[in-house]
Amino acid sequence: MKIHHQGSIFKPPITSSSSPSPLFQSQKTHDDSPLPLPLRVADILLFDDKDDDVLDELLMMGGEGRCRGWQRSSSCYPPHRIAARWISGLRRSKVKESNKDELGGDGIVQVRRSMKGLNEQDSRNSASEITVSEQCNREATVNLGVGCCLLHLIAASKNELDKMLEMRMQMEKLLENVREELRKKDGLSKPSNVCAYSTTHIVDGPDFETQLSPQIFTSSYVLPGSSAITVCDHSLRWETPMQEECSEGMDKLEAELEVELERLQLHLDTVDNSVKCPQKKGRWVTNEDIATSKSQTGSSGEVVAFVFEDQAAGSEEHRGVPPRELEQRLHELLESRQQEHIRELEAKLECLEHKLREKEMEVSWWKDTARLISRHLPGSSKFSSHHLAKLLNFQQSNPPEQPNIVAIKSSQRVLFTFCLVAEKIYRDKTHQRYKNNKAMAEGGSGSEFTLDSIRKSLIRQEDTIVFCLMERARFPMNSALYNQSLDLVPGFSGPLVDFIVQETEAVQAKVGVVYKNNKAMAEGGSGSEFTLDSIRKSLIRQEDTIVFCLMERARFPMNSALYNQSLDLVPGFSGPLVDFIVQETEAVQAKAGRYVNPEENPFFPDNLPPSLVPNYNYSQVLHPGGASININKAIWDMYLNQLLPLFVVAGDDGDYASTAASDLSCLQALSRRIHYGKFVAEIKFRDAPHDYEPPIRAKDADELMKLLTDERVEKMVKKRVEKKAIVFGQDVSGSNNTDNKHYKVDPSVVARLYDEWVIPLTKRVEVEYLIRRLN
Ligand SMILES: C=C(O[C@@H]1C=C(C(=O)O)C=C[C@H]1O)C(=O)O
Repeated sequence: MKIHHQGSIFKPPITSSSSPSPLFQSQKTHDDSPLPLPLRVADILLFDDKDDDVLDELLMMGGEGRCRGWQRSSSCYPPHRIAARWISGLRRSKVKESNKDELGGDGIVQVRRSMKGLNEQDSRNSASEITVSEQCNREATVNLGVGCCLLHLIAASKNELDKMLEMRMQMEKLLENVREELRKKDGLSKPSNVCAYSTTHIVDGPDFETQLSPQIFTSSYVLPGSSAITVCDHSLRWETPMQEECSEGMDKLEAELEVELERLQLHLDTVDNSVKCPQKKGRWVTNEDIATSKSQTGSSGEVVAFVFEDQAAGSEEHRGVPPRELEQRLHELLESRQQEHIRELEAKLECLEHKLREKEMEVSWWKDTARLISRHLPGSSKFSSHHLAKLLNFQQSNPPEQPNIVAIKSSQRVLFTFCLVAEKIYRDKTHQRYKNNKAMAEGGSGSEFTLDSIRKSLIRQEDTIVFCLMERARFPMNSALYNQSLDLVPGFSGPLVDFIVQETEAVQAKVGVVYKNNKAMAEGGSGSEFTLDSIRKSLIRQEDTIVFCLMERARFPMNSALYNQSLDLVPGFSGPLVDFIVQETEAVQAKAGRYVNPEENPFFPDNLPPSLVPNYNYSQVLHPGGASININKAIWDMYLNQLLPLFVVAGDDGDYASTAASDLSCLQALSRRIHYGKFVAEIKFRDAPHDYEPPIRAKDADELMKLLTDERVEKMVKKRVEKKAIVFGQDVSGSNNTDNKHYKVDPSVVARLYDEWVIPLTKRVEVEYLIRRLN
């Protein structure tokens, strides 16, 4: 058996105690004290004689450094020391024997010397009895094997003992730390900053296993200055000499930590186990972390604790989180979640509001449609209600939908219902206003069929009759108009007046009303006295017509549908109803020769039928170049869009034909007056052609405007028409009471009409006429 010197594994023994062997350098305990490796059989076998002292030293140190229970004495050597001595002796004897074989020396002496290594005292007494033989050598070899086995067992036991010693040292250190912690807690009354599910270290054979076991361990601690988590095990109390003190402290600390853990667990359950506090730095400790910190294996990475770390970087001190701070953190967490929830709800609300606005617009559209239908179709009020009810039923017949959609639909229904009510209120109010308006115009309620109301209506008709007579008085008898034998209209047998009345009534019949306005068809300028003064007299007379026409129109409410572009109320006619009435009336009047009169200008000159009556010999005073000037479009726009809203009440009474006829009277009166500017301009030009010719040639409209303007006359005109509105418009009663300040048309509106539109438009006609005067 050859023993090799395994220098590559075991370095030569140390020569100085201050210089530890590499073996000692390889391992250190936590307190930096060298922790030698367990003594191995190979180490012992490798020792030479000369290493005896070193071996002794090694064994001594091992005993002192790791096994305090072992005392060195001559009578009580440790087993491994005896084995080492014995093996060393055997080895020396073998070497001597081999030397003797080679050199021829005495083998007895060699054996004796070898036995000296085992027991020097006994070897001297028995030396003479021992016989050297081959058999003895074999026995020694067997003994050597047995000894090796024995040494191996000893070495294994030694390792186990070393481990136990190491554990004991760690536990002592742990208990020391726990005591320190308890002292700190007593002083500061702060809970631990480690909230942990407990881990269990179960001693199972030579190795420790780390497992989750809340039943046994309920507390974990982070050692100061270390990230490792060490577990305090009640089952190890027997190892500490201060077990009672430790038990009390542990119980107290454990109770406190349990309370804190329960509180934290409660909050965590309330919030969410998966939510981590974003504001505070912390980390979830897994048993992998624990295993890593303890240099142990077999971890599963399961989360066992959440450790709040101090905000201060590098802070090594881990103290308990104050309850207030813990509550604050949880409060912040809850608050952030609530704010997030509020934001979600706000977004949903905004979406709903947007949808609601859309539905409101839809409802508004339906409301307008229903209102128009209710006004313009027979039985309309029933229709609107029925139609909307049908709509509501349609809404209700929809299949069940999601709650938010149902809410929108129900709000729609509420809005529809509201629209129905609003529509009714609106109609009632309009009707009441119309009745009031009629009462104001007629001096009575009008709608009541009583003697009083009929008398009031008769009083109103007095105005019309008086005005009509005044209008008729402008013309001479004109007997031919009534002559039975003069068939003035080809194809029509009868007086001309019959033809005109029939045709006009036919137009009115088309729109369902009787033509009531007996206004003279045409004024028919006499032309006999064509002077500026006579022209101005005509203008003054026309003021009466205009004021009276406005008062007639004021009897009706606005009747907006009459002017609605999109309501094609007459089958086969595209456009507002007022257009139809005016066009048809002008056509009849054209047949009667109205527009042969140079004073008259149609609003719809296109496609007018020719005059069917013999041409009246109107004096042709106008210059042909300016005779065809027609600004009725501007007059139409001014009347409908600006003037009308100033003196009629809002509302709709459905009497569109009468209203349209009244409008036509106003429009024709205004058009006549304004286009009278042609005559005014002609006479002014004739009176002072030298003044007008230069600006006319220069087409200097501004200069012409200056020349023709007479501000004094304009002022008188405005003052006069206001007075006429006061006189004509007031209610005339039998008494002398003049307190009644109700006018059929606001006098200021009439003055404004002249100031803003009639006079300026008249002068515009004058300028345009003059511009063309020299053509
Ligand atoms: C019509 C005339 O011409 C101009 C227009 C007026 C009018 O429209 O009332 C009044 C005076 C003049 O500025 C006129 O002189 O009479």
